Amino acid sequence: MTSLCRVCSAPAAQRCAGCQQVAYCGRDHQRADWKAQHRDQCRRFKVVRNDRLGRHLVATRHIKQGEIIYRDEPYAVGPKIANVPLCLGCNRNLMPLWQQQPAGNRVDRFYECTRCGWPLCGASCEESAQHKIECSVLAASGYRPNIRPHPSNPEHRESAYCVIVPLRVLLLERNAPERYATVQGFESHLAERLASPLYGVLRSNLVPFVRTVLGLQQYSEQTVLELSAILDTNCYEIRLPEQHVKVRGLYPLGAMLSHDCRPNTKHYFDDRLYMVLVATVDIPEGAVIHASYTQPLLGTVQRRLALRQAKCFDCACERCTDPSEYGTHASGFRCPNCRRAPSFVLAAEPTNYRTIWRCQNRRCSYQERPEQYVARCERLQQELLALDRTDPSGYESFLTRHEPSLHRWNAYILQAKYALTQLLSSARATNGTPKEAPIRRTVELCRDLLAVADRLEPGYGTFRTKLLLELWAALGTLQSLGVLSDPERQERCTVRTELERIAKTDPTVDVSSFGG
Ligand SMILES: C[S@@+](CC[C@H](N)C(=O)[O-])C[C@H]1O[C@@H](n2cnc3c(N)ncnc32)[C@H](O)[C@@H]1O
Repeated sequence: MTSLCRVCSAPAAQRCAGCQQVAYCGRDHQRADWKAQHRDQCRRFKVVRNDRLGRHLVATRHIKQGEIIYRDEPYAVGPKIANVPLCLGCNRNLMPLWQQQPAGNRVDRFYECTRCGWPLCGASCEESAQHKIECSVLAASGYRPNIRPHPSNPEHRESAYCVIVPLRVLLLERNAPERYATVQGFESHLAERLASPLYGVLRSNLVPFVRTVLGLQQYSEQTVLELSAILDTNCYEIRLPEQHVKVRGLYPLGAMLSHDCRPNTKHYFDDRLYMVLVATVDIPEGAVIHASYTQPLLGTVQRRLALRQAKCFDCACERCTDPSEYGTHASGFRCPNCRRAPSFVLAAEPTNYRTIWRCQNRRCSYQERPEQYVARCERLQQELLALDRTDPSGYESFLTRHEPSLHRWNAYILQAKYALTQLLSSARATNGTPKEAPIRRTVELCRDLLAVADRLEPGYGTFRTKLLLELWAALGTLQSLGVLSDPERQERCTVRTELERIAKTDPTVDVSSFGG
């Protein structure tokens, strides 16, 4: 079929080289359209649909590692279903701000909006665009939330916040009807979610809150619950620890992004809370562009259960279908019968929750039933959770106890190793003159974990970047102690070069400390 020029509808022989999605009769019309609109619309991807993923993004041209794929403006940002007290104007958690006040000046309430009474961080946030829209509805309801500081429990969550993001989306119907209509088309998995206890609670709390307390009778119970389910299926967590922000956001392109346990993108949130999607590896034309909705350091059973529970699907990606998970054996353990020639026990059918776990040595008959495997995982999980999170020695003894019977890259071993790098790094920051041995241990752990990250989240992935930063800092400390060897100096240069490359399109990587 002949393409038509997007500007004058004449036959068009020339396509936009960026997205290959629009055609022009010549350079003049292409230039004019670029200035008028295409600059903002030119995309490296398109939204398509298939039976396995539903709607998802596919690259319409080769996308280079580190390239920004899109910046997505949020449709709504705000608290989770239950949230610690936060400012409805700027999204910042209020407890840290409250604690920053001198003890004698602290009152037992947060600043409250003079119109609606909901807590804010100060008078200026009453005028924030985000809060102004909802404020009149909240004020007119006459409902005043009783949200106070909990000094003895700063993590105390308030369930009154469950109404805020749904309200912000419902108000789009008045203020941005095309956005509201788009949200109505998002995946919800409502039927499945309705069977969960959470939706029972939302039916008896959120629905009357919206319809009766806020007086928004035009929205039926079904509409409110569907909206909640849309939010649960599509929202991203926005974490900006330095600004004390931990909220959720609904993004129109984010809502089209599929999951893969070995993602080819990462995202961060800019200062306007736009979601910026970055390619962590080269993505060839025609390939699916995906993110990870879960954690890399979980075994297949735990990742798949988390995805089923939170996002209502059974992942069948390459990592999930590969019993060895790209050779990491993250879900496996050593066969107790094969002591002389070690062999691993892996899932016979990794995407079947009821799979048998079998020794890979054909001459060995060892196997475990799914419930035995789950019990084994639960014991390890409980043991990890019980460790003192300030004491590296507990994690070291966990590793000594379990590494021989698991695998050095088993998920629980990896979690302990990563926790250990974090502990050793904070100890380095607080304990005066650093000692060489724990720093060398950090370097060793980072190298080991980086080899895992190369397989599970390769390229410029978030986990790998954190490890590179950790390794860079640890090697820097060895340098300041005067004990850095020549190969380590070379390694530090390589790490620095890679981090500088990553930082070009990822402002969350702080290269300001890269002087030395
Ligand atoms: C953020 S939405 C993505 C867009 C969605 N596919 C749609 O058509 O609206 C998340 C939902 O997409 C589906 N999905 C995403 N990744 C998937 C995957 N790897 N396998 C199966 N379903 C997936 C699931 O239904 C999930 O709850």
